[in-house]
Amino acid sequence: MATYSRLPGSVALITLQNPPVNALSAAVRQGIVDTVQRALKDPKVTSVVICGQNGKFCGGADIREFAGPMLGPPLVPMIHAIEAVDKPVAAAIEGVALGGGLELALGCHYRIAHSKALLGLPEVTLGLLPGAGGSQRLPRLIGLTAALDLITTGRHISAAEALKLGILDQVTDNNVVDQAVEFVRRVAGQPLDSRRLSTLPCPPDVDSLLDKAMVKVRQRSRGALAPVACVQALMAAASLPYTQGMEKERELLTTLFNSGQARALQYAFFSQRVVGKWSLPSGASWDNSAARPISKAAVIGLGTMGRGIVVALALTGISVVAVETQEKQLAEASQAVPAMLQREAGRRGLATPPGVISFSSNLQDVSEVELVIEAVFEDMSLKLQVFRHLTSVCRPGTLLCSNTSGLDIDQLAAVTQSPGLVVGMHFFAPAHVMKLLEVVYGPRSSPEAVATAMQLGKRMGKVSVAVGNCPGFVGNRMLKPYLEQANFLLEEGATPQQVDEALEEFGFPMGVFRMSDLSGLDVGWRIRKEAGLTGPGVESTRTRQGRRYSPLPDQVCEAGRLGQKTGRGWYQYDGPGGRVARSDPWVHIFLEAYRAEHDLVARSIAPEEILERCLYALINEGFNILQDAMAAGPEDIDAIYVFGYGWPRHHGGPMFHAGQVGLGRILERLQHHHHNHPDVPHLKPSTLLRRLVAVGSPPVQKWREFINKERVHSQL
Ligand SMILES: CCCCCCC[C@H](O)CC(=O)SCCNC(=O)CCNC(=O)[C@H](O)C(C)(C)COP(=O)([O-])OP(=O)([O-])OC[C@H]1O[C@@H](n2cnc3c(N)ncnc32)[C@H](O)[C@@H]1OP(=O)([O-])[O-]
Ligand SMILES: NC(=O)c1ccc[n+]([C@@H]2O[C@H](COP(=O)([O-])OP(=O)(O)OC[C@H]3O[C@@H](n4cnc5c(N)ncnc54)[C@H](O)[C@@H]3O)[C@@H](O)[C@H]2O)c1
Repeated sequence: MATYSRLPGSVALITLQNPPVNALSAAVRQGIVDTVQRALKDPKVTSVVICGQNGKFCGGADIREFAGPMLGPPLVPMIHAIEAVDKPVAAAIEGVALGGGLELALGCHYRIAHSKALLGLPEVTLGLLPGAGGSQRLPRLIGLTAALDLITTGRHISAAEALKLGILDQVTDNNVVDQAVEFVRRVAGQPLDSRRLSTLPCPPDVDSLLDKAMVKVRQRSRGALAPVACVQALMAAASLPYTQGMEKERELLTTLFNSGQARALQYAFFSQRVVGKWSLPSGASWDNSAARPISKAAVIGLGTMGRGIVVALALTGISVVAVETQEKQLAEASQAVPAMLQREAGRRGLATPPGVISFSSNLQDVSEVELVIEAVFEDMSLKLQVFRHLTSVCRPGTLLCSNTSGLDIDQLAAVTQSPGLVVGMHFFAPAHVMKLLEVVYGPRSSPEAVATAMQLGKRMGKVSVAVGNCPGFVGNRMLKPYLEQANFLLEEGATPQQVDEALEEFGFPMGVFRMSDLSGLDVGWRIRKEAGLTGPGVESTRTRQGRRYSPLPDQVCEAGRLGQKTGRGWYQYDGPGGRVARSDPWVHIFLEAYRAEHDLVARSIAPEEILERCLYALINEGFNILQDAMAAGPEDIDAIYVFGYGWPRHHGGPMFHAGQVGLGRILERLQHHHHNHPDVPHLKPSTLLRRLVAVGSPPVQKWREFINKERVHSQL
């Protein structure tokens, strides 16, 4: 709703009230319509200020309402009515003015903001465009170039930047409502025509800026519809009168609304928030477990991961003891880490990085910290040695965390004095940039340890997801069948390019082989060697532990091709460290020789089969993970894949995608592929998937409840 009050003198104050972000629900829109009418009719009122309750102007349209029929007064005529008022109307912006919130402010004649406010049109991130006149009013106010940037990226900008761009009329450090009231009193009686943005001309697109932008956006968006529609809306603003521009805006918005992509992106928005409300099978959860404050931490091992973790902690204001035993690595890290920190702090607009880092080669130096993150090589015996050492050096009560990619957290906990204080904190490379953090709880991890790691992740700006302790946890466990299928497809006749192109066409920033070359092929090779999978073995080369196995990636590594770092892998590069992947005749000859050696007849494989085999195998493992209670719900898996594995956000995440494709279809295709490849257990449909199909394929939002019920009745 919205409340109305008349301040002493002649200013009407309209306050939006819909906690927590004053989203423009039907009740708020009705409240605005009614109160604006009241201000218009009140002869004693000469000007109006619109503000939001509890220090937040408005977070935009109420996204929850998008799922059902739109009720209440529509936004567009409501904003037009405000713009048409013949008394000055100012938006007093505190906290946020996002999406429809900023569009409401653009309909006001003046905009005054607090210096800490954030403004933006983030609709594109929800699969939409600013559909309440934002795509038509903003370019009229700040020009096409700046509007294009804000609308196609959806980025939030500071009040200072908004003032510079001309979106705001005034920025204040004081009470913004008081300032706005003073402002409108001052301008009362002045002509308003030039303040009505819809009546101003839009600058024409003289340099074909928008055509160029369209080409770029199409390349960058990898199948996402909204960025393209945003540019089309701006093209309409630049070339059509306002009314026709608005018609185009509505037409484009309707198309987007009806697309699966908007539903996927809105689901992704809510899943990001759902995972923050974590719960463990033990009943411990975000609202009944207290986190400890952390101000001093240590990182052990300053390789690729350790360096990024130190930077991420220091950016949060935590003092970090950074320990590395190799002299050369320590010397390199003590040069590289401060430079990384400075760069990242600059990128985030911080003059000086808040945290203090001290470097050491001595594990004894971590004795005073409250939390340790171990990031030494992925080697269980080494990690056990480090954990034994840590438990004897650290104060009782210190949280001991491991950045392992998939080793058993419980085994590490077992060698410490307080197993309850051991959790996994699985970062993703580069650790100071990537948004995902898997917080791995073992059977003995205490709720306090989980809560502390989850909160620390949040402080570092990560999307933290609590996951159970199983080999590979959630993300890497699902990656295994995906990679496996990609290798099998090569054996059967596909090329790395064909597999990568199919996945990139789907929306991944990089296909599986380009990604493997980037990460380094030796990472997986080392893990497979440790698991005893490589080499001659007792079974045939293409069978391990009774299942189909592809030695192709091992043989590529044996040929000294470790990916970008050696300039050769599944592709060739200009040299070691090269970035541009080019098809390599060596790989094609190698694949032909391999197929000949194993009597495999290459067949032509359609992109649809590539997608089904890779994605459905990954999705099937997701169902197994839910069945094993290693993830609390599908949202957790989807957030992991969107934020850590480049799953295209406009497909929501693997589990959401399964729902969109249709669970019956996924089941039928898995059965088909498993029938053709009975020696590939990952293609065998999971019991949970079968159960969901049997009960009529409920929507993804209902799975959590279904799984819990099935568990109670021991069906899973
Ligand atoms: C025919 C139709 C015509 C339509 C016309 C189109 C209009 C327009 O162009 C479209 C839009 O405005 S699209 C909208 C464009 N706007 C945006 O994209 C802004 C989206 N919001 C944000 O980016 C962040 O929430 C803030 C930065 C506002 C606050 O961040 P923070 O302080 O870290 O807090 P937090 O944890 O993030 O959120 C707290 C709680 O609020 C909830 N909630 C939040 N916004 C909501 C909304 N709009 N709605 C509903 N709920 C919303 C959130 O789910 C959470 O709920 P929970 O139950 O407690 O979990
Ligand atoms: N590289 C990735 O993409 C990635 C992603 C997520 C998790 N991880 C995990 O993070 C951990 C580290 O991986 P990385 O890629 O940073 O490895 P890395 O080889 O780059 O670095 C490991 C560092 O640990 C140091 N080290 C070894 N023993 C030590 C000890 N006893 N005390 C202090 N330092 C010691 C090494 O000298 C080396 O500098 C592994 O468990 C790995 O599985 C890696």
